[in-house]
Amino acid sequence: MATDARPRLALVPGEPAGVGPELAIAALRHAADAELVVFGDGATLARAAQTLGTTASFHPADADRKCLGVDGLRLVEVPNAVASTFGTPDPRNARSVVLALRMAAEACIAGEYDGIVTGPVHKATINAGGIAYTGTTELLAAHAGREVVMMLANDIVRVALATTHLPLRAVADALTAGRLERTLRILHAGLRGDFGIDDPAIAVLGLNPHAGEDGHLGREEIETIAPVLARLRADGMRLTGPLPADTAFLPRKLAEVDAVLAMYHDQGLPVLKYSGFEQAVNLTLGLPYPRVAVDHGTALDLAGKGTADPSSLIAAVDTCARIARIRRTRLCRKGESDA
Ligand SMILES: NC(=O)C1=CN([C@@H]2O[C@H](COP(=O)(O)OP(=O)(O)OC[C@H]3O[C@@H](n4cnc5c(N)ncnc54)[C@H](O)[C@@H]3O)[C@@H](O)[C@H]2O)C=CC1
Ligand SMILES: NCC(=O)COP(=O)(O)O
Repeated sequence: MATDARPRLALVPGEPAGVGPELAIAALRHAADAELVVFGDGATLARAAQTLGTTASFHPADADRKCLGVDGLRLVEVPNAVASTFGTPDPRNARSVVLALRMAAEACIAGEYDGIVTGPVHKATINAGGIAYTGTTELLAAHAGREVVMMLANDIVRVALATTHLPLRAVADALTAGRLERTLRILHAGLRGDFGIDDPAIAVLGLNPHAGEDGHLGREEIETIAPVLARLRADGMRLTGPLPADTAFLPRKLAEVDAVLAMYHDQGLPVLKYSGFEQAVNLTLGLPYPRVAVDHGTALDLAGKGTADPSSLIAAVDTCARIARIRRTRLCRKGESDA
């Protein structure tokens, strides 16, 4: 990307029967500081546009950009197997949903795009379609061969997760010292690199009630979490914890930190979503390119009605564009200092 060019982002709407396609149309109409190219099924997007009382005519992504008018939406066609019905996901379309994500990831790694913005997918439908899938975070991590961290953020709080889409029964076993240390290092680097926080303060939650109550309510805090924090503090990281999760999100405590690391999905995300559902976004830290998603799901109850709120997808576009610019500036500076 040239230093003055707008970031070029791949926008993947997600499950065709959900609200993703209509939110993608709304995001394309938003004046973003980015060039957006949709990876998805053109017919679905055209029907989604109708639900918003508008039309969408797409140009192939490799068309001469100078020919595009303001309505010249750009598309990498990833056709669905069957026409989708809003509100009713069809497992036969699982392959194209996942293919669109993979193609966008491939294009980023090839340097053709500066980042990926994703709408919601329906995890159960992808699995019903015969594709083992726990989340796009995990899919992109495996594709890039990187360990990553999921972090959701709004103006009030940033919440990262030490484990993501795991049954609760498996969480304690997954919380090894190695995993926790790598998670904190990726989170720390992401806050520094993508958010410009030079010396981030991170609050780390315990796993058990009252952070284990000195070992009387569980020993993970004593045996795993505290030793990792001690090691990383010795490396200079500003970490508090392990903290009792029930009070760690009090506003005066949040004011002292840049992010909270929760041990599992539903320890951290309900607080984040309660504090501001509409503008929150979901980031994947640790990938070679920025990936930002909506914080919400497919909202099948609203799909095709044109009433779903596009704020999270618009915030995701803006966040991804901002991070793409930060990364580009860093690369340019590095190039200059290496020269
Ligand atoms: N980024 C992603 O791909 C995510 C995908 N999901 C998937 O979505 C599916 C459905 O998940 P649910 O738990 O039902 O959560 P959901 O977020 O789809 O719906 C929960 C509630 O929030 C409302 N809602 C969601 N998005 C909205 C929007 N943009 N505007 C207004 N209201 C909105 C819905 O109408 C519903 O009442 C699941 O398969 C889940 O795995 C869930 C979270 C994130
Ligand atoms: N709750 C967040 C979520 O499910 C989104 O995960 P992912 O599909 O972005 O990995």
